[in-house]
Amino acid sequence: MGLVAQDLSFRYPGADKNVLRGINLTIPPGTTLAIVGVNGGGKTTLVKVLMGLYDHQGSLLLNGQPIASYDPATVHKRTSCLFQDFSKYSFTLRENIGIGNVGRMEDEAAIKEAIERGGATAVLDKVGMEGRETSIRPKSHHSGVPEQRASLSGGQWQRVALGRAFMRANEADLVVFDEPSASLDPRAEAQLFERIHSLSHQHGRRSSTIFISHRLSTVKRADQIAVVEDGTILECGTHAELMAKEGRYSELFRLQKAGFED
Ligand SMILES: Nc1ncnc2c1ncn2[C@@H]1O[C@H](COP(=O)(O)OP(=O)(O)OP(=O)(O)O)[C@@H](O)[C@H]1O
Repeated sequence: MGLVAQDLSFRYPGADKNVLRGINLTIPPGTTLAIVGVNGGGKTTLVKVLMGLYDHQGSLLLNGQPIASYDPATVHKRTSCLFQDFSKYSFTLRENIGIGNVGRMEDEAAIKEAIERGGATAVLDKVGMEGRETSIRPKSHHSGVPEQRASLSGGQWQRVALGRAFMRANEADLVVFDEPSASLDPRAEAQLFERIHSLSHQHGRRSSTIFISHRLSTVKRADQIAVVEDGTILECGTHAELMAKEGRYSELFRLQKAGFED
């Protein structure tokens, strides 16, 4: 899916100023865009606007057509996303993954593939496809024992949520990940970004991928990197272009790198 935003702005209902201002962005089909920047700069809001989840001012074209001309259900069907505040459903593992593409809930092979791509194979081994350890256990009628949170760790839940996003990623034209590796260990993070990059670069695929990350080592390979600050795009380009520019991105990149070298 190709996206073109021109002079896009957005204000949350009841807010006294715009959260996004003068956003200009072109995301050609089959490319990856990484969004980086300080907390509260507007990254999550921007991807939600680009996905058509919020009404906006300015122009937003999907495949050359104004987003408003599409049936919202069609846009929803053609996108797959994982946000920071993903849900931990009180379902089995099969359902937690399959809900990403309800039409394929019974497709064992598709669910297993999504589990693998989300890096949740160890979760499958632990709880099984029908395992309810992923769920919030109901209150015991007899003992009155309070509800118990399941035995999965934060990183394991994140892998389940990633699997859910991958359930539809093959069919989606736009895939969005908002800080997808926040709870992952370094090896899982590297594997995930390998998969994210290959989503848009598979032979013949025209899907676009947008991801938000605070770890700049994970964004180096993106086709474009946008630095979002105070509701605007401060800089946009490839890693090499932004490093050569010696602006905010290169400053942040060097800061993170120095942190590892100390
Ligand atoms: N639902 C909302 N209603 C009102 N204001 C909001 C809402 N969600 C976010 N904001 C405000 O919009 C601004 C941008 O938030 P956003 O979550 O887009 O930033 P971000 O760059 O993704 O931050 P982070 O890196 O911390 O995830 C912040 O000032 C935030 O307080």
